[in-house]
Amino acid sequence: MSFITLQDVSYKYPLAKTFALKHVDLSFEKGKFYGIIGQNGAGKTTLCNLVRGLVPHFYGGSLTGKTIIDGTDVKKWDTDQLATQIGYVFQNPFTQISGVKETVFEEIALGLENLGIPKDEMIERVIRVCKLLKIEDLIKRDPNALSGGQRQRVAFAAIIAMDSDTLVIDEPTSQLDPEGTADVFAIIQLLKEQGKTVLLVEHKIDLLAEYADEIVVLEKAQVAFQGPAQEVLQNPTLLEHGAQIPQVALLGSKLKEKGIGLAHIPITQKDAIAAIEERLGGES
Ligand SMILES: Nc1ncnc2c1ncn2[C@@H]1O[C@H](COP(=O)(O)OP(=O)(O)OP(=O)(O)O)[C@@H](O)[C@H]1O
Repeated sequence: MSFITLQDVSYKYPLAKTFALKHVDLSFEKGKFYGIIGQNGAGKTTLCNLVRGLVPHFYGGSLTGKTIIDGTDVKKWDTDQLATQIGYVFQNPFTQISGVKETVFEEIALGLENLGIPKDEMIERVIRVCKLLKIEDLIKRDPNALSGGQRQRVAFAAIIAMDSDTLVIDEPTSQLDPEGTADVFAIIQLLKEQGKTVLLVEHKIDLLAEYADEIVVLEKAQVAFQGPAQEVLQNPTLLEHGAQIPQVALLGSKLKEKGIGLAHIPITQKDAIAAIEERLGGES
């Protein structure tokens, strides 16, 4: 059943001449992992802002159409209340860190304090997420003196500690090295296994292909493609719409063009190896 539904949604930021979202119809189901992709300025962050209630409550602007979150129109949601339902990891961790707390522990506990979580439970939750995100060694550090990658992990920890059912995550790996990126995807997979709904904006298409159930492609404020990851990410015409496809899918469609196609176009490395082995096995 759809948890978040957008029906003919159009949105313009205040004073903007062009739409940031235009006639968007989308539906997000509980427990699924959605990858949101598209070229710069396509509207991905705006979509996240809408689902988190920052559009229209914080940004203002003109919003038309219907955005229903858990049965209630976004215009009627109180943003604090929505924040407990939907956790938001921002694109820029410098925006997310409050700047008012002196230790990482306090920074992660801040949201829990606001929720009125009892102290013992709060301490237990903070320690648990610090272990999960491998930031125990940062717990006493000043969050304002951390590197971009460290701040990103702290921002992530603060949101996971809130234990919301839905997480909206905007390019969480942009400040991270490959090891940190792999850690973040492992955490997102864990959240998915816990039944959380995840909306992830991410440019690292090969990783999205491995983890996402569904893909939404935005182009110039509109939805260009949407559907199961396997279906959407094997489509080479995505490239003409400013989105990427996985390297192995590109290889698969080139082989198909040359008449030496695989049984299906793979989107992950594992899938590609299996399809190539099957093809070679069939020839011998
Ligand atoms: N606060 C704002 N005020 C006015 N216009 C904005 C604001 N934020 C974004 N926009 C405009 O809205 C459109 C969509 O921007 P958005 O940030 O949602 O795109 P995006 O797909 O997330 O891009 P990127 O990949 O670069 O982060 C762009 O034309 C952008 O210039």
